[in-house]
Amino acid sequence: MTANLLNGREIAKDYRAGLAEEVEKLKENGITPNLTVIIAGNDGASLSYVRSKNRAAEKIGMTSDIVHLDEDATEDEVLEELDRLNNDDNVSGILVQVPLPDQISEEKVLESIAPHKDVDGFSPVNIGRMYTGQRTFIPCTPLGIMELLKHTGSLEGKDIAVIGRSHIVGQPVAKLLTDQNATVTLMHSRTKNMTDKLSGFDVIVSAVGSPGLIKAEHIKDGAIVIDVGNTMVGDKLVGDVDFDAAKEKAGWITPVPGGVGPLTITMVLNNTLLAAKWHNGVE
Ligand SMILES: Nc1nc2c(c(=O)[nH]1)N[C@@H](CN(C=O)c1ccc(C(=O)N[C@@H](CCC(=O)O)C(=O)O)cc1)CN2
Repeated sequence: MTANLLNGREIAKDYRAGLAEEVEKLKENGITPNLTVIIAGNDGASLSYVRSKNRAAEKIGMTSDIVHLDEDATEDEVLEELDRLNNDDNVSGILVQVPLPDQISEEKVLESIAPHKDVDGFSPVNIGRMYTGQRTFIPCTPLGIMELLKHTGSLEGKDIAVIGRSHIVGQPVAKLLTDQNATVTLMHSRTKNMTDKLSGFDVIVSAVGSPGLIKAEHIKDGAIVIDVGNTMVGDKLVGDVDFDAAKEKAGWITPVPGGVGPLTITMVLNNTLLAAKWHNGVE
């Protein structure tokens, strides 16, 4: 069996076309969504993600700005920028690219983003809103994974292994999958005999960053495999899954690159559009 490919680039392209139409309608009513991204430092991968978000926003008709601070920027500088952006009515959505340099507390920064502009959904207020089922911004990678999974059919009753317990991916995606009536097992670095257990699951979502972690023998015939890993090995970007072998066993599989990543950026745009609508009482 060769798996069906969940082509993130294609799915993202269709989704962004829908967003572009909605942006157009908002602009006809005098509302232009703006995404502003703060980045501190010069990490190559982070800069590239930030530029991708900026370009993607402009491509669908939004405006977008990057606030680029030095590697040795202080926490106060970041907080001052956030205060300015929180109070700027032209800014719909703000996100702070993580990781931040060591001298800056991520916790302090994330709790200083105005919740109604926090399009990453990382602030404690929005995390709380998500867990209590209130209207909020859902973190972009989990939301992107859910969009990909829509293409595979219903998740009701499925047994799902989520590997990785980060606040950005593992924990929120476990919550969203549970909301779809799946039975979710959250695995992590202290899970005993983890890969041996995986063959019992209908869906595997791996967000570890450990190339080659998941091999074909760990995958149940026909299972859905979502690879959130993004690790550079030499000059190649690879996921957690041994893709070439796994695709002969799985029913559906995401590639890396071109799987979850493009959906993450798409969901930043989705959330920025929502922010612009909500600020203007459109929905
Ligand atoms: N504030 C945030 N910081 C970070 C987030 C986030 O959601 N918000 N997530 C990651 C990085 N990230 C977005 O910021 C991100 C990672 C990867 C991709 C992506 O499209 N990857 C491509 C490959 C890109 C390449 O070729 O280099 C793919 O998988 O196809 C997008 C966004 C941590 N920080």
